[in-house]
Amino acid sequence: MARVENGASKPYRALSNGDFNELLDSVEAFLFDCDGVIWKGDRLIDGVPRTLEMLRSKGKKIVFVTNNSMKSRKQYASKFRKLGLEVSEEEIFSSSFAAAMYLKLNSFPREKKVYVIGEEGILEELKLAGFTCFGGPEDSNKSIQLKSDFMVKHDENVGAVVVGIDPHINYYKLHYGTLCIRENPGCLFIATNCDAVGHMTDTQEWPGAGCMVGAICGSTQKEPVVVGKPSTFMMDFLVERFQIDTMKMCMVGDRLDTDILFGQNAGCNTLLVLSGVTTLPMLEDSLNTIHPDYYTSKVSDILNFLGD
Ligand SMILES: O=C(CO)[C@H](O)[C@H](O)COP(=O)(O)O
Repeated sequence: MARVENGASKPYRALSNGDFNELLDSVEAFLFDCDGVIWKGDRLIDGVPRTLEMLRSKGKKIVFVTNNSMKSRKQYASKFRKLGLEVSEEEIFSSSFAAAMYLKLNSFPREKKVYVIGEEGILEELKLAGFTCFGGPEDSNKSIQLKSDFMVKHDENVGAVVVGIDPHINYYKLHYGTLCIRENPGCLFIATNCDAVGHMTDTQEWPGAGCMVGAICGSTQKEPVVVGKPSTFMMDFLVERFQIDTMKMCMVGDRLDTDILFGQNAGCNTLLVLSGVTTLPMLEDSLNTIHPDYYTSKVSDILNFLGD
């Protein structure tokens, strides 16, 4: 397919045999997004195991970078195993892990607590990092009553509210998080990510963490610190862990404003796959300014370039 020029922004093109072989020569690590790239919910996308195997056989480092905060790194490793892929915790960088690392790097006081709007993955990472946290699934059945003798008392020791995707979001959680941010002096507001939608199952796209984060922005009139893609916060861990120059990395993702931007912000090569939330018309839309270096329909397309 011909090279496409789009306004003043970067040119991009459909990945060709030559492009892929150039990438193979210059890239030491392939960074894969998960939802919409590796899997959709609990279903692997066609050809993923063979593709990863091929890249490993060529000596490439494989890393997974996901904005989905529902699981911890340990829980993701077990999901990979269940799907027949041998992946270690060290190869997984999730936004749940990033939230815990953000607090750790910023010396969040151990005597303070963290309130979580999100799933178990965030709580597990926070506990692993030594923080006291609560909320999440345990607040999923709580409700409020809008009447004069009812009020929710919040813990004044909460020094951070972490918001991630929460399929069991409710008014109680929104109220509690809002109280902490508005009334506890200096309370941090951390978002695992702000994705609009995602392939959390193979049936359809679902509202992403951006929906929960947006609700708290609305009630607090504050903007969060975002630790997931496109912020390069996780990249610093990756670089330190693997000691690979970002120019020798290729970020493979299905979302322009998270995956591709993350790769570009860090100086990586970027490959957009159309197996997730971005369609070709969306990529080619004249209003879209985020362009990957290359695009292809799904990760296993690269097997064709090896005559596999
Ligand atoms: O909002 C989301 C979950 O919080 C996402 O849209 C999504 O699931 C992110 O996952 P990935 O980075 O693996 O595509």
